[in-house]
Amino acid sequence: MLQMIKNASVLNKAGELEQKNIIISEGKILSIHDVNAGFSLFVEEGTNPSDVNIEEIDVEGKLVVPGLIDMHVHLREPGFEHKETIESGGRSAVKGGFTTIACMPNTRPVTDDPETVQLVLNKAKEANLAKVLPYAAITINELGRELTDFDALKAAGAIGFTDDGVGVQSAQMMKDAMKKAAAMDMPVIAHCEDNSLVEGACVAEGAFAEKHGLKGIPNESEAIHVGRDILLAEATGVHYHVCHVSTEQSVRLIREAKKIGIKVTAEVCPHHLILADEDIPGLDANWKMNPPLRSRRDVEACIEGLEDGTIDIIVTDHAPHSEEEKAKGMELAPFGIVGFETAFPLLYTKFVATGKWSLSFLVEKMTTEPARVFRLDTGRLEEGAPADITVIDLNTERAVDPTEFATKGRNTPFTGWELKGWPVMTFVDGKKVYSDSTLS
Ligand SMILES: NC(=O)N[C@@H](CC(=O)O)C(=O)O
Ligand SMILES: [Zn+2]
Ligand SMILES: [Zn+2]
Repeated sequence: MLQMIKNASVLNKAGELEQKNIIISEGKILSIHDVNAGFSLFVEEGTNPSDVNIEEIDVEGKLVVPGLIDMHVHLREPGFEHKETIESGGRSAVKGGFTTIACMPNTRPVTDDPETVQLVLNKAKEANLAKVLPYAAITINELGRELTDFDALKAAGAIGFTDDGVGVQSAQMMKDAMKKAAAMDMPVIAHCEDNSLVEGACVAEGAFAEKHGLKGIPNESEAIHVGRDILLAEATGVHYHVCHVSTEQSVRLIREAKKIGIKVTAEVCPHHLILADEDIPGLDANWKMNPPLRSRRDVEACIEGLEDGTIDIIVTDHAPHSEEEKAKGMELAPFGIVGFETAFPLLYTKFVATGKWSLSFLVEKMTTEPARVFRLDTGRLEEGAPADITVIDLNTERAVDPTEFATKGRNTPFTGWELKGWPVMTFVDGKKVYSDSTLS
């Protein structure tokens, strides 16, 4: 049985929209052709086109892009199923247009042994929604004391090593990890944070912290690790990837490192491209995440870094927490906000609809670029590629309503924001895993 996504608006190499029909067969893109080209392009000679069993899905007027890729997410399973499960996280991902997601190991138990990697993969297979790529921890229990068994973790299916949630405090530990990862051709992904500079702080240093008498997280707490790790990456030759860049100083260090050929890549989250600490309305923990919202100047530096290629990709850092946990207030609530279901509409509305970015720039940062950085066989709308495809309505404006989220998390600062660019249909390996119920 074939499927045809009909009248798709797809971006061509020049970044212009063209109308195409996309034929899917056995989970792969069989052909992408002009809407007027007919079936003869792919039907075997002698076959009557009307005999071909084909399901037609008309997406006239909708944008069709490669399935979005999110290389930094928290699915919370095992251990924190009250916040999210691989199933609920998967539903949220595909509703947000994501077909591949890479999940962080700060679960309970920590994903620091092959069994837990396997468990994550099994649960993902059962859920059968987005493709789930597990990261494994750098250190046992993410405690920073002892390296995990990299070989066994890689063999079990881990795609990289990270202690996300905390920074690796010891430079020697990080160097050992990088040496080992480099020898195995695996990336090290770093949450950059020097604990000695942040103890007890919950928001960024600056006007908001002062106004509310809160201890502030300084920019150097992130950038010190970025600088240290760049030097260690230079020494070891590892592919070093910086998590959720949020400061002007980090952007500067990464830019310089790239210039001299050090193998560093970086990611940024939508909230760090859109919100500054001055936007935080009050002591509401839905605005609390790590790294914190920084100054407007940092936001501008992150945007510039993304625009000039210093920052390679956009990730959500989807970090669901329960309402009870978030109700504890700014100082006591856990760090993190959900991200899957608002990421594309936020970025489309704020940067593309305003004319600051081209549509293809945004799409590349969420598809081809993550595929390039992490060497994935997806993120492209091409004949022969996996049929991971996202259909997006660029016109309908709708307010963010957390009660409608598929994620268990309601922790977002974007409630009520009027946005355009909502994903309406998502395919993973040719299987329709999400369809907007209001779609006509
Ligand atoms: N980003 C966050 O604020 N929180 C993440 C941890 C992390 O990404 O460092 C979490 O696991 O909740
Ligand atoms: Zn982190
Ligand atoms: Zn994270």
